Amino acid sequence: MLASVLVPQSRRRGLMLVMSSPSGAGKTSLSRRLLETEDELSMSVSVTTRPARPGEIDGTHYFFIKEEEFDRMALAGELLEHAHVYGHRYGTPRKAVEQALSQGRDVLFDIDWQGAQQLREAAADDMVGVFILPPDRDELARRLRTRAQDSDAVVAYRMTQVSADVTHWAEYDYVLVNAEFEASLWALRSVLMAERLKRRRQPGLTEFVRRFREPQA
Ligand SMILES: Nc1nc2c(ncn2[C@@H]2O[C@H](COP(=O)(O)OP(=O)(O)O)[C@@H](O)[C@H]2O)c(=O)[nH]1
Ligand SMILES: Nc1ncnc2c1ncn2[C@@H]1O[C@H](COP(=O)(O)OP(=O)(O)O)[C@@H](O)[C@H]1O
Repeated sequence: MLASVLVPQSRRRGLMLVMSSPSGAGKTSLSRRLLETEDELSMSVSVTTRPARPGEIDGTHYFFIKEEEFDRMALAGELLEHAHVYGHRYGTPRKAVEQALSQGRDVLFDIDWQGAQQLREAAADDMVGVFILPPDRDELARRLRTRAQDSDAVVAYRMTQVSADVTHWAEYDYVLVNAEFEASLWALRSVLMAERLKRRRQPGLTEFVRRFREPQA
């Protein structure tokens, strides 16, 4: 379906769709649903030193690694960005992302504002940032509690970080309030489509419009 609205081209470079939010605003749920319908979009799977939550699969949701392995990867330049978030370390493996982008696939990131800043510094042209806000503080606390995957202490700690987290909204290209899940999903799909249609992301345009020249007598 995507191919029918983009000009035919062999050199499309993928974009990096980066989502950040306070913990519990809905990034994980939104990315899972987005990936179900976007077949030219892959998720960047991060490495983390945080323990796996119930139901999280190593290699699918995160690569769960030890501190020493994290240090090794960071030192060896194997991470595109990395940061301390809520007491643990998180990072984006470089290779998978670079491979996808060069094959013309878009990559979705669920990373915090520190990671988004680093990606912006490294590859501003390829990055599209979306900041997701919860409707209000109480609803955020409710979501964190009903997700029921973190201890009360972890939920309480994450709630202390909300006011600092939200100050970063202005560093993103788009900001949306995730009140109605389906509406947010629709908004994200629209952002992705609009960004794909950008002139500079369609390098085949010059060649394509040449086809419309008057035929030579
Ligand atoms: N900088 C950076 N942040 C990450 C990465 N992976 C996850 N995060 C962020 O770390 C924070 C905590 O993630 P997680 O423990 O899965 O909790 P959740 O986002 O509330 O489900 C979130 O803000 C994520 O966006 C990464 O590779 N790099
Ligand atoms: N629009 C929404 N309305 C109500 N609940 C939501 C909405 N979006 C997400 N949730 C719920 O909120 C909780 C936290 O969402 P999650 O995707 O894990 O957030 P994040 O990845 O940003 O920490 C989950 O239980 C999820 O089902």
